[in-house]
Amino acid sequence: MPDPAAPDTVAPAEAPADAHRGALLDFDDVQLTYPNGTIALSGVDLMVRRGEFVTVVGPSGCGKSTLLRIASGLESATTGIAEVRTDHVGYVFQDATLLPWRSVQANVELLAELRGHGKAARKEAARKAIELVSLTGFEKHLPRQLSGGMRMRVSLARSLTLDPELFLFDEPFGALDEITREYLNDELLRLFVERQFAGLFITHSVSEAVYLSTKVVVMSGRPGRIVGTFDVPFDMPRDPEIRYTPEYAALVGEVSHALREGHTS
Ligand SMILES: Nc1ncnc2c1ncn2[C@@H]1O[C@H](COP(=O)(O)OP(=O)(O)OP(=O)(O)O)[C@@H](O)[C@H]1O
Repeated sequence: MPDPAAPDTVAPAEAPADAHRGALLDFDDVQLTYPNGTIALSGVDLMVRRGEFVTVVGPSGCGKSTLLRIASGLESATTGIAEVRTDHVGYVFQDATLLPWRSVQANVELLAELRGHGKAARKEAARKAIELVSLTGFEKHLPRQLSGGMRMRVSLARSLTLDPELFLFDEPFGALDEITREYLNDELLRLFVERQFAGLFITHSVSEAVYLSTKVVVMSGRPGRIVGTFDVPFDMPRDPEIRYTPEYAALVGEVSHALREGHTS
């Protein structure tokens, strides 16, 4: 029987097991050394849950792509634990990597085709994905007949056919002009709000990071380690006008400051 006179015990805010609950990507003290001796990452702890959109910013060569390569299974951590708790992983890279001889429809069907999905099922999945990225009507076009932004939307649609629970983005909009990039940021946010996947996004743009994310992670120069984590308090779906508010500018300033500090430390 508890002693009513005893002081209340203070429960820890979050028990360790709970802290990791729902994480689709869970990195614990991850370090990666390439075979030539380059230490790309050091002591990285990172978690992404369903419904979280985490963006990583950091100086060139700090190991951001390496982080995604581990998440996608292309590399293994040298030490530490890198867990991905879903088989439904989508990737979008800076280059749309479309097959030039295939139509939009055939490019979007490619991943489902490689997975052995039946013709009717992949046609329907492609139709839905093409609609989601607003490319209905362009199904018969070849990649060379599309703009850079449209090609990137085809690449997004191709990943969407597998209904990813964890979505990895390696600077997908880095090569696009500002207006197209902002437009695609809004498209991506719309998808995120609708699908509630776990997102891990890499960019060099602090403003893009703050606009897209529920959390921004700042990495130091190589070997990359996490030097700052910022929760983004703005509501989803995000109002594009938010970019012009003092709160947004203040957060962009804080993240930029951490980036500069991490670069020089
Ligand atoms: N296969 C490899 N073998 C050896 N070193 C590599 C390999 N891939 C990357 N590196 C090195 O590891 C470090 C991290 O590379 P990574 O591509 O992850 O950085 P990044 O932050 O994505 O760079 P950027 O922002 O310029 O794209 C760099 O110094 C890079 O030269």
